[in-house]
Amino acid sequence: MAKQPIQLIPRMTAKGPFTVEVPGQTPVEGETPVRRIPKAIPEFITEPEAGITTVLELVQNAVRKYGNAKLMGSRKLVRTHQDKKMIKKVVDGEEVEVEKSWTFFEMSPYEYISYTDYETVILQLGAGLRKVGLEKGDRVHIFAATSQNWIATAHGAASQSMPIVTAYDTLGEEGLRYSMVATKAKAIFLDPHLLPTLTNVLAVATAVTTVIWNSQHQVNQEHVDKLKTAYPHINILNFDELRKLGEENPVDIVAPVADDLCCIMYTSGSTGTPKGVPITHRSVVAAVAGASAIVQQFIGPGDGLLTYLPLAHILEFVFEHAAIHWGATLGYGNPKTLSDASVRNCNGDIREFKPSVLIGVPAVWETVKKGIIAKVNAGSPVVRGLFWGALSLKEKLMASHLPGSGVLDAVVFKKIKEATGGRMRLCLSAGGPVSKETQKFISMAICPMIIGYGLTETTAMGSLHSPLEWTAESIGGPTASVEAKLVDFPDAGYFATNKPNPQGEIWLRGPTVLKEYYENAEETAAAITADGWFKTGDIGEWDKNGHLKIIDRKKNLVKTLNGEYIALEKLESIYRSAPVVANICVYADAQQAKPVAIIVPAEPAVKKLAATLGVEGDDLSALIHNKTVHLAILKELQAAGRAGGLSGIEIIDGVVVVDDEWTPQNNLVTAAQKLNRRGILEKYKKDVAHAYGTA
Ligand SMILES: Nc1ncnc2c1ncn2[C@@H]1O[C@H](COP(=O)(O)OP(=O)(O)OP(=O)(O)O)[C@@H](O)[C@H]1O
Repeated sequence: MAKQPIQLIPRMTAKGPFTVEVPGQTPVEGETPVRRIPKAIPEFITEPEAGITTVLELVQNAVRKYGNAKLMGSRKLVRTHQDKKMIKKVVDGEEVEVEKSWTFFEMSPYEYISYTDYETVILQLGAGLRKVGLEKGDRVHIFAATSQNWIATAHGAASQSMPIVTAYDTLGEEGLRYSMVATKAKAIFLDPHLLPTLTNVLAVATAVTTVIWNSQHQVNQEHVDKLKTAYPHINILNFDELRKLGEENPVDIVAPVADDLCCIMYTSGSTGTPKGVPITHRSVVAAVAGASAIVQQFIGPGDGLLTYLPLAHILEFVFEHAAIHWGATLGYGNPKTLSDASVRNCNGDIREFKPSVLIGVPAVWETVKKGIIAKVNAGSPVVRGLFWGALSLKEKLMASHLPGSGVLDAVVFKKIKEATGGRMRLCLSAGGPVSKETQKFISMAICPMIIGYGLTETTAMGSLHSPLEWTAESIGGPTASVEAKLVDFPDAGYFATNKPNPQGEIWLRGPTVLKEYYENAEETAAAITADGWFKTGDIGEWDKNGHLKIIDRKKNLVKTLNGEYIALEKLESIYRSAPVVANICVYADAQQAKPVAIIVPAEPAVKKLAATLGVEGDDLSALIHNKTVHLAILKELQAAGRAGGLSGIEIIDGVVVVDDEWTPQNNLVTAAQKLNRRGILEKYKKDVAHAYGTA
């Protein structure tokens, strides 16, 4: 398929409606008619290309088509640099000096592997797994950060019909134990620094016979020895040794079929204990097919896709498979080394790899946006004026379909585009709600940002914008392998009959949708209907273009004191636009009339705010404890809420400004950067009571 250029100007050029009612339906009370995109009528598109029914076939088809082209590249760690500095911190109201150290990474340039050589590697890995005693159907656990060896291990396993089980590398011992015992994995591939976490778990995960550590990283030999001593019967080797074993002991491929299990993946756990989702080969290829029908015409050989989100999350897993199918080049990066800020003597991954397509979860885009704003604001008043003037002019030109935005791109936005490598053509935000302002900002300043929506249970399918249908008002139409309807949620007043737009819980059905949870009959019964509909728990609306729009999640609707519902995620996406916010969790106590916000502050914005208030000092921790600054932060948030159209009961009553960052490591966000609401609330319980004035 010839690659179409993407219009670099974000704008809806295609004419809606983009979805249609599936013909021949009998109306059901309390539900909207079922809708699909026209391409999915009369049949869903289930194969990305005729004959591709499994992940292995997808990879081998790409190898035949793209042969010696670069498939993927990685960087090696050359050395780390440590910087130490004394900083002031307020602990229990007292100012103390503490030592803080920063680590900077020095990375090598990217080294690439071709499609053809990759196939050789994965077949050898598959043979290696056979040599260490695994058979068709045996499960291979993957407990590691995203890397080339992660996906190669998954494909090696697929070449012998062995399903993988994924676990986030940020998972602690308890989470790992749970998934390893439940799935009875026989082998585990992991990053070497996680060996100590594994060692204790092996006492109960007794099915494990082989441990493979990722040789892209340094190992601590003591960790290996400890494991060997504790479990002499377990075979421990590294990725390279496994590949070599396979090279020396080749075996035939044992090809999986479409309905075989490809993977057991756990939901990210933002709303409770993660649930296991069995994903078949059919679902993965149908997901690639569904997304390809919308965006493949724009992405292909020559495109570079930076890959750094966790592969244990369905979004990244499907995205990487799609990229392989499209003949693109994957550049593996790490959240720690993406930007130039945390590396030494080299470029960050973005500027080194120069991606043309970038996918991120909303938290990533917020950081990118705030980084750009901080840089612009640090410039002279002329630079600032030019930037903001150009941004609003570009929006106006686009809205009225007038030419001229190309000049603005060439003159004003060039530097910003260069900071992302200068090749960017398309951004995708998915995995959670991104604010309209951020979507527009990135779309104007860098390149069009489209939105994807999906869940682990639906193999990341749900909806996806075509770049031709760009808008900041919706999340696009269903992809070509899924259909959607909205079902009444009377408690909160969402009805299919609502005017002007029908509203309700989004239900999805199609070949990418799970049939059942892994060994969890109760959750299965609650979430999946007899005729195959999956109840997403997300509240949506059909807009006039036939696009979906997410209004909230059922689990994040809170009924407050006066009986009205507050939609936490909607509020967060609006308050997040306040410059002082780096991250935010809105909390609404059912015993109170209004919500409060807990925020991680954006340092440059807080400093700027303090300066305008005449508050002296350079230490963030001291500034956020200053009463004047605190009050100004609250006011800024309330103003953002009003500007975003929130009603009186949605305007926050208080704010908790915290000192810590929220990371998957401290368990305040999940590995997919979603808020762990319970964890956050537990940690800041006292401060929240204070913000409500009930302490
Ligand atoms: N573009 C989007 N806009 C708004 N919300 C989105 C978008 N994409 C995904 N989501 C949210 O993410 C959810 C799916 O997330 P995922 O499958 O990663 O599990 P989780 O919800 O994080 O985990 P758990 O179910 O364990 O809490 C969707 O139900 C939806 O609420």
